[in-house]
Amino acid sequence: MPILEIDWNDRTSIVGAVLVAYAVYWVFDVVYLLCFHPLAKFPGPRLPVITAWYTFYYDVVRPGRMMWEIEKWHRKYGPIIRINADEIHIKDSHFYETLYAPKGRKADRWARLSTMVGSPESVFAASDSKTHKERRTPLNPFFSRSTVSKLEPVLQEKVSKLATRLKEFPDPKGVVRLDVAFFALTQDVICDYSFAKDWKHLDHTHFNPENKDSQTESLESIGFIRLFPMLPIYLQELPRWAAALVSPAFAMLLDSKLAIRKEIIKIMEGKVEKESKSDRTVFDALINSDLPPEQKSLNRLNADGNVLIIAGTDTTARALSSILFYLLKDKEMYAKLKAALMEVMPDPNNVPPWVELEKIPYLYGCMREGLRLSHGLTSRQPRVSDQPIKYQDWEIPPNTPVSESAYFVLSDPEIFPEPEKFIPERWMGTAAQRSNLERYMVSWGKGTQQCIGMHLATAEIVLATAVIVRRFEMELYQTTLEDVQVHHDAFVAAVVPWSRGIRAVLTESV
Ligand code: HEM
Repeated sequence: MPILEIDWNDRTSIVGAVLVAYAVYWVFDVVYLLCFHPLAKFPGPRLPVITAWYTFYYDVVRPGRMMWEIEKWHRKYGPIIRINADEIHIKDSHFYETLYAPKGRKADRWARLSTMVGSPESVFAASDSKTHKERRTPLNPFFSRSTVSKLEPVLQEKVSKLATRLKEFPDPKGVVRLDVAFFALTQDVICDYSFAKDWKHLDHTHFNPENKDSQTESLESIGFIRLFPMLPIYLQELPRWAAALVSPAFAMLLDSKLAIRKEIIKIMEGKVEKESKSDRTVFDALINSDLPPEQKSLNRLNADGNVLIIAGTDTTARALSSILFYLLKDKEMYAKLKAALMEVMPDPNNVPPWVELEKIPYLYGCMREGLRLSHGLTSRQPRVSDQPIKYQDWEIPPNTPVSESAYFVLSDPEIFPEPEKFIPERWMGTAAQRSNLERYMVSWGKGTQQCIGMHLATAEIVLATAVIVRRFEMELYQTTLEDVQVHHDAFVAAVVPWSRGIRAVLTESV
């Protein structure tokens, strides 16, 4: 007698048969995932392996909290764990470099997640190493240390504008949102450098908080996007009114992508009215170079433009805001940095080049601690290798996405004792001690996909910190640790949702 007899004329019978077939498939799938899958032997919780709903809960329902679940699992299961059906996560600071900057094997981005940034033709979205190299090589010269030094006049002009604007800040109580002010600075800098265009966020009455908040808000959906990585690509095709229905922040982000496209078209058509002190911008040099035409298509350049503007803004602004927060929280530190700056900047309007400022040991320590504690990108960045990866006694099969979250390295108490504390002095030891710490300073990532903007970001951080601390006295205004500490992962580090920003009252200026 057949186990299941289907009456094809009876809808209930057909539905029943489909459900039974699905249940049988599910049971087989679970058995496969737990017992026969190439990752079956790896330790870790079993529920997230058999159902994506677990991840959905910690990525979407409790947005961005997955990183803390991963931390909890590591405490229970050890340094190497399977975090879902496909991915391995490692928590071992000494292995970070081997994973991300290996010798003799590939460490490609995982193609499934590379579309997450919504610009599939960008350098950030290039998964295989050949495509990545093709896209990255022409950009490299614009972000070297020496090129960033040539950009000094642009950086000095923007930082000086920030100081002037702070001095005349219109809020009657003198309360300024430093996070917004720094966001305006870093976005104006990268737009100038990219297109010789002044987007004038620094000229905005309150530094344009809507601009910052729209980017922050749109990144909050990243947990959902991690589960459906093609979504941003489809959503971008929506008309503006429909995008605004999805989310006003998302619509603003689309506006900014459109504005970037318009700038690139103007450069392509030779119709740029230069508003910059720099004589060479990223995009006019790329367009006028002898790159193959497919590298210079509007869509390709637009994709890199989007990534440069988004990647170059929030991370750097967050590092700056963190530095100011920790310095203002501890008045002695603020005074110590000011005293060091007085020596090299007796005239506050005569600002030395950033490479000179970076040599001030205490300022260097503040910059490193700000970068470390602001945590830049919190999203795990899986790498895929065509060969097995050896870790302790484990052999991870080829083509498995493996990640190590930079957050755990940057807060490893064995490397950075009392990791939650801002201690500039930890970067002021002997050359050997410093170089040991630098090895674990993974804020920029490691390997061929390491942050291209690290020298630019360093220059902005050093210059802006020096000018603000030298010229101003201020008090924190209703701002506490929860306004800076990482609360969840929104691709970039995100603070508590009820934060009202990093606010300060300006009390004195020179
Ligand atoms: C404090 C500031 C910054 C931090 C912490 C930071 C962090 C990072 C990290 C960790 C990566 C590597 C991601 C991976 O491993 O897959 C990265 C890549 C990247 N960053 Fe940054 N970044 C910062 C500033 C900037 C700036 C100012 C720019 C602007 C030029 C920029 C542009 C990029 C680009 C284009 C990539 C992709 C590089 C590639 O795929 O080859 N970043 N960033």
